[in-house]
Amino acid sequence: MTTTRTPAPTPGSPPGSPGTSTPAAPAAAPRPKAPPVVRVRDLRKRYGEKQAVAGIDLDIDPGEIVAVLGPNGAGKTTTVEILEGFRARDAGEVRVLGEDPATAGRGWRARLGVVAQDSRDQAELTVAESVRYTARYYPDPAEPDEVVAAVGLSAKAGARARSLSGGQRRRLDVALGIVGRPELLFLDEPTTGFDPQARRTFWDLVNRLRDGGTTILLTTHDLAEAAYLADRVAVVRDGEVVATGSPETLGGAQARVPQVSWTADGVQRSERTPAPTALVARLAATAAGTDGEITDLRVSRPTLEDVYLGLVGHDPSAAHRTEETS
Ligand SMILES: Nc1ncnc2c1ncn2[C@@H]1O[C@H](COP(=O)(O)OP(=O)(O)OP(=O)(O)O)[C@@H](O)[C@H]1O
Repeated sequence: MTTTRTPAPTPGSPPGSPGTSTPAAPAAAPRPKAPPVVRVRDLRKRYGEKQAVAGIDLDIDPGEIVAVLGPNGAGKTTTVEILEGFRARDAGEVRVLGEDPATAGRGWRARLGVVAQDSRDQAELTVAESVRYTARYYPDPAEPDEVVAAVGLSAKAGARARSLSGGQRRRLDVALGIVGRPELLFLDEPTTGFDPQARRTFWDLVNRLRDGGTTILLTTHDLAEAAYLADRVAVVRDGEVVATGSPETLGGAQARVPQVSWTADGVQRSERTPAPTALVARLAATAAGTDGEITDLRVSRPTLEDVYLGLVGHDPSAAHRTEETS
């Protein structure tokens, strides 16, 4: 990440020329916003007849975790590979760490970390050897043993990569992706095959990387992962970004209306309402004549998964059929 240093004032030399009155200090100018780490405008890529990427716009600010979500074939991998400099684009403007990936050199590449879907470890090397070997490609790598510990593989440091379980191999992939201390880290479905505990440990690691200033572009089909990690999500469908926002606000208020469900006269009912408390009070008043309980009462807000499914064309009413109260 680019850090801007402001020259320290020279001791004993206040502002203003000697012998002149010192002008009043100007009001502090607003700090200029740091340029985005990733800037994409109208990105396009076609494979034969297939328009895989059809005009994507995306900005990622320094220190952000942005999750790119979308169904299979939406164009996520193609987009990420263009940002990584591994694939040529047909059209559009792309800046990654201030450079065009199509022409950027080795120095630029050393500032990126890539955890791709396909494992790239050296099967015959041990975990520790593999991380040490990869570290040599970077000008300012992290301490390899610390990286092995950070991904929870210390106990396997002497094991050959080919002997690791699927989840352990994935952790090794992550170790190889971060050992160069990247400014921008691409994580492509990083926790596929992780058990729940390993997944949570990995999320903690990603949060620590973000706290250390690493900017992260995450692609995942795991909506819980996106909700937990991402500052912002971008939903891609048919090669275009159809929505961006925080996991809490994506889709806008309309997509976030709470749902009250209950059972009355043996029939399951539900209603979406922006005022669930009032509805529950109404139901409680009705139930007061019986035993006072509202059977199977549940108040829920749409999850990120519900909102996502609505955005990519799945009919949410199939899952949450709304009925009017009688
Ligand atoms: N090398 C290629 N040659 C031809 N078509 C391709 C190629 N790579 C991808 N495609 C097509 O482009 C479209 C976008 O693919 P892409 O891999 O970018 O999607 P994705 O969103 O990453 O999907 P997934 O979630 O399955 O990884 C798909 O229809 C895919 O079949």
